Amino acid sequence: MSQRRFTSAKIVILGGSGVGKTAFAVRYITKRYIGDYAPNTEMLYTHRLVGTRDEITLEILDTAFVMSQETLEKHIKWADGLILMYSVTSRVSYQDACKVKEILFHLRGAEMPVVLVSNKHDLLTARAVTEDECDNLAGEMDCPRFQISVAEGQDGVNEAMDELLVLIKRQLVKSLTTSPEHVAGLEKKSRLYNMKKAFKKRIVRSRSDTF
Ligand SMILES: Nc1nc2c(ncn2[C@@H]2O[C@H](COP(=O)(O)OP(=O)(O)OP(=O)(O)O)[C@@H](O)[C@H]2O)c(=O)[nH]1
Repeated sequence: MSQRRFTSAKIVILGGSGVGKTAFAVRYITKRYIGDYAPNTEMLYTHRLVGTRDEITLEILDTAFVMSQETLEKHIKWADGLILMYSVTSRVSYQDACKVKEILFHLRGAEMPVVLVSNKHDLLTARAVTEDECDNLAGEMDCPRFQISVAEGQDGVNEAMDELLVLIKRQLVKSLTTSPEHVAGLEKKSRLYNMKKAFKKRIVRSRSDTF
């Protein structure tokens, strides 16, 4: 995200097999839930968010579950932010999310904007992952977590994406304010300020010398 204003963001949706990655992306973009999606396919969507003042172009990559380690790492490096998803009905998918967390830390450290999404909460009778486990994983990644049902509603999907966009924007501001150009600019400004101050002092002193 090499930009000075928040005008675009690259988002990757990662998670185990059948957790609802495609359903999530399609629901967010079209506000619809179809229920039947082509399994294990990778798809890049472009979506424009038009606000009252700004327009943000989102590139949303819905990943396939089966991919090489190399591809996974490429996706993580490409992303400005990640939706890490598992299904509350699948223990394996929770373990997959834990594995992705390790790779994520290794490649991008703790700075990467991430939200953890636990999906399929309409199927709680078949629950295989506890709420504590969800909290633990989110705590380890120091990221917000959402327990949603893509099938049942739009709100959880929107809230997770909105939160991710807030984190991405925060990261952009942080990287701009700590960039070498910004720091050099601040130093230049403060040098100028000190010079001005010294100059003013000298004028005042020379005036008081006269009278
Ligand atoms: N009950 C329920 N089913 C869901 C929910 N979200 C997705 N599904 C279903 O789960 C199945 C898999 O959904 P997908 O969106 O294809 O999952 P995916 O993670 O993209 O799958 P792969 O890319 O093949 O790994 C589909 O039959 C969806 O209809 C949900 O919130 N509740």
